[in-house]
Amino acid sequence: MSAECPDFQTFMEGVKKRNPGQDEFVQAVHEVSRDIFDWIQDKREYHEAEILRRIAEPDRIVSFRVCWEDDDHNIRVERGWRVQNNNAIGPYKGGLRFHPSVTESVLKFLAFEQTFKNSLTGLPMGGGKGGANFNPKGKSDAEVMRFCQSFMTELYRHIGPDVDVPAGDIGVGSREIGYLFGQYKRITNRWEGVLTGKANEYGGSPMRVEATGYGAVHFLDHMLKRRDEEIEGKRIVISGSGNVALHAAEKAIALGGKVVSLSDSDGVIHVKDGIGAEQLEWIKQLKIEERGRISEVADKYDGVEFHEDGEPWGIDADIAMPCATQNEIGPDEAKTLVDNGVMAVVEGANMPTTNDAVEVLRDAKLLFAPGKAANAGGVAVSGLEMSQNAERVSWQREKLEDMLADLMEDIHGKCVEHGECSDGYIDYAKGANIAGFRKVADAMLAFGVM
Ligand SMILES: NC(=O)C1=CN([C@@H]2O[C@H](COP(=O)(O)OP(=O)(O)OC[C@H]3O[C@@H](n4cnc5c(N)ncnc54)[C@H](OP(=O)(O)O)[C@@H]3O)[C@@H](O)[C@H]2O)C=CC1
Ligand SMILES: O=C(O)CCC(=O)C(=O)O
Repeated sequence: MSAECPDFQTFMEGVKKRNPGQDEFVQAVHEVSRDIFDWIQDKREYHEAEILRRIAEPDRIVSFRVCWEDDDHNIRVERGWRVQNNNAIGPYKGGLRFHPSVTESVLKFLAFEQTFKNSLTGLPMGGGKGGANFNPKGKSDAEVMRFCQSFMTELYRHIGPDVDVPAGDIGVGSREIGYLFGQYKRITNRWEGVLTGKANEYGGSPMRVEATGYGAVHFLDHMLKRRDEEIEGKRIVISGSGNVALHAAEKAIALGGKVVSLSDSDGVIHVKDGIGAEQLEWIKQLKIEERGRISEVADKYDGVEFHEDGEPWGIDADIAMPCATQNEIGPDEAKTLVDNGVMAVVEGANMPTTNDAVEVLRDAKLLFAPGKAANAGGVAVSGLEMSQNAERVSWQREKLEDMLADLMEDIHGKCVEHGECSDGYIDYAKGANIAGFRKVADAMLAFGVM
């Protein structure tokens, strides 16, 4: 029995020592643990069972070679991974990321975060994440297909509808999920709900595409309503122009918000009067179907400025929604947001705000919605896709839209319950960490030491 409760610094030194060079993973563990440490001070059972230390050690990591042939018949070699972090409350669940910046550290941080996020949804899903350092950008459909088939030829033996259910993330959309699912089906000769984010024609769920972005805006709506505010008329800066960013923009515009920016890795567009609904449709076509660049919006429309290599955080706004990737907002960007009078930061992406930047926002008492709560709508609808596949049914869009809205309200409520401070400020990050941790930890206690 290790009844001695180490202090937070000692715990983090151990995490750093065991994970050398894995900065993103250490950052994510730090963010969760600082809240959990305070909360479990008087909860001896969690210390004795070393629960936090165990959740911060993935159940397993599979790493594998992925070979594929490009259109010029060159053999390419990439590295793929699946990180199965924790399956205490359900099969491992979480997306696949294809991006040159993918490393084991990035996937470990994402799988760790996913464990708490999935717990917050209230659905029976454990946490996992995977991907490869493959860059789909600029590749032909045939090249992407060959890569996906090669990737699944190894991954298939580690996943299954009751084992581990991957989905999309950066660089993995419906095209990639189609190739991956087709290869799984071919190898195993089984049609089963082993991936989510499938197209509606072959077992996908209505609303999955929209769920992450829409869900984040639902969360924002609840935060604002607690302060007698509303989305209508608010200027919103959004980063990214992928699945999450575009659907967050769509929902925000539908609720009367004024979305004044979108971005990609080339730069940012600034639309002073706000992006119109029709304009957004054109942008969705450009980004999702044609795989174009955000700069092309400025070529097409008057009143749209493009700033190469720019970021949206200096643009005048009431609300900021980072929806691209991790560590987009550091302390300087956070100070800019505070100085500009931004009232809320809602993370559509995973860990887009550094720990130091979160401190700046907390100190200024801004509303801050952490990704594990605000972007949980995506994985929640994935959970509903798993249920539909298991039952061999397909639910109507309206039903799923209502279920998503209810799930986001519930997640918001859990954050408030565990995050309310003595002065009335809601520390949503703390609330999400405690609520997400508790369910996983109690399940682990029930299983004994393993
Ligand atoms: N899809 C989902 O359902 C969910 C996604 N998330 C998170 O949301 C975020 C966005 O994911 P999603 O929209 O699906 O991904 P997409 O691949 O659809 O879009 C990603 C967007 O972010 C930009 N981007 C990616 N990496 C970088 C980078 N290093 N620097 C600058 N811009 C970058 C891309 O620009 P470019 O095209 O130039 O690379 C693109 O505009 C990620 O953090 C993801 O983990 C969270 C929950 C669920
Ligand atoms: O839908 C899923 O399973 C994955 C979603 C995801 O990757 C995420 O929530 O970050």
